Amino acid sequence: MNSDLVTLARHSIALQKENPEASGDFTLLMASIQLGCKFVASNVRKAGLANLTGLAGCKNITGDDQKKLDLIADDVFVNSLKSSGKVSVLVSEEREEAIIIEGEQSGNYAVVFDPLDGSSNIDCGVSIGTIFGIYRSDRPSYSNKDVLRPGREMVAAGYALYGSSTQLVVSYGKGVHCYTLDPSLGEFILTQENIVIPERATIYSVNEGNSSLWDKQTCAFVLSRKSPLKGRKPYSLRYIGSMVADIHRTLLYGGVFLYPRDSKNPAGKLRLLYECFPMAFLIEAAGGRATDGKDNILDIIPTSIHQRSPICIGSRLDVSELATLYMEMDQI
Ligand SMILES: O=P(O)(O)OC[C@H]1O[C@](O)(COP(=O)(O)O)[C@@H](O)[C@@H]1O
Ligand SMILES: [Mg+2]
Ligand SMILES: [Mg+2]
Repeated sequence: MNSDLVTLARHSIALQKENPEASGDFTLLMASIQLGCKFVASNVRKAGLANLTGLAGCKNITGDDQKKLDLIADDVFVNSLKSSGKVSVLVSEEREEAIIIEGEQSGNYAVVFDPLDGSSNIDCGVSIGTIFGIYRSDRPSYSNKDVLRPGREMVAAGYALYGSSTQLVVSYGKGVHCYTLDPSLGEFILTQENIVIPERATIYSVNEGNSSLWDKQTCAFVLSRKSPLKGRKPYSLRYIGSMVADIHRTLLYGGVFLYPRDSKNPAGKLRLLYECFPMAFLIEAAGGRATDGKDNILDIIPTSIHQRSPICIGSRLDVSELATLYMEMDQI
């Protein structure tokens, strides 16, 4: 056994020592996120046994069929975050309106989250996850405005991956760290510190079944990965269909993940606040890049909490090549 076990709590406290204003509130907030992830991980593990697979029989605000586990995960995170006493605004993929917490239970943070990402993979046991982003919100009156801010203003972001092990990947602004749940201890233990994404890698990840609906820039980009200029290796296609799992692979192995706009989804499919922003925050902190084709994802100012955005995210050089195509081909 590793004799120097560093838990997530110990690690985040050590990193905050550099910040003289740290009060311990953030550590308590992270404890409530960890608790939510452990609870959801345990439900995911027994989903087939405890009749937790399948549809709940309703749709969420963006029109997706809600699964039983979507609703359980949403409930778990809302309760855990509320009872931390550190949050004033909560935005969940599964709720039409933001939850505003005032009075004694309220705190100085706003949290946006996708309680269960990759729901279409639940019933076949493929990796799924949770995504979250955290803003500070020290205003006297709390409202949606606390989260309608660029992703760059987040103070931390991360995701949990419920795969062959449960991993929590977090950035507190500088660096990206991975913690793995030790089921015997019930603790997230630091397993990778300061992850750096390769600046290029020969993997592309996209739902290519939509290619007949793509714009010319995306078509040209994907073709250039599959049939590169002489002397360069063709890229491999990897697509799981759970953003968390596809981004986790991209973070560790490099390459590029795209969910472009298409003629069916002109604004893209993935949600800006609780899917694109947290992932862009992490990938940038690891040295990568994220764009909607025109702007850096983290610079977009959202106007509504469930807003969608196209996204191309991953290795810096690969993403830059798509951004260049958008610039050049828009002028043709
Ligand atoms: O099935 P598609 O259209 O390829 O979409 C896959 C994408 O949709 C999502 O499943 C959407 O997330 P939710 O399950 O949270 O709605 C992403 O995780 C994934 O990247
Ligand atoms: Mg999702
Ligand atoms: Mg979801």
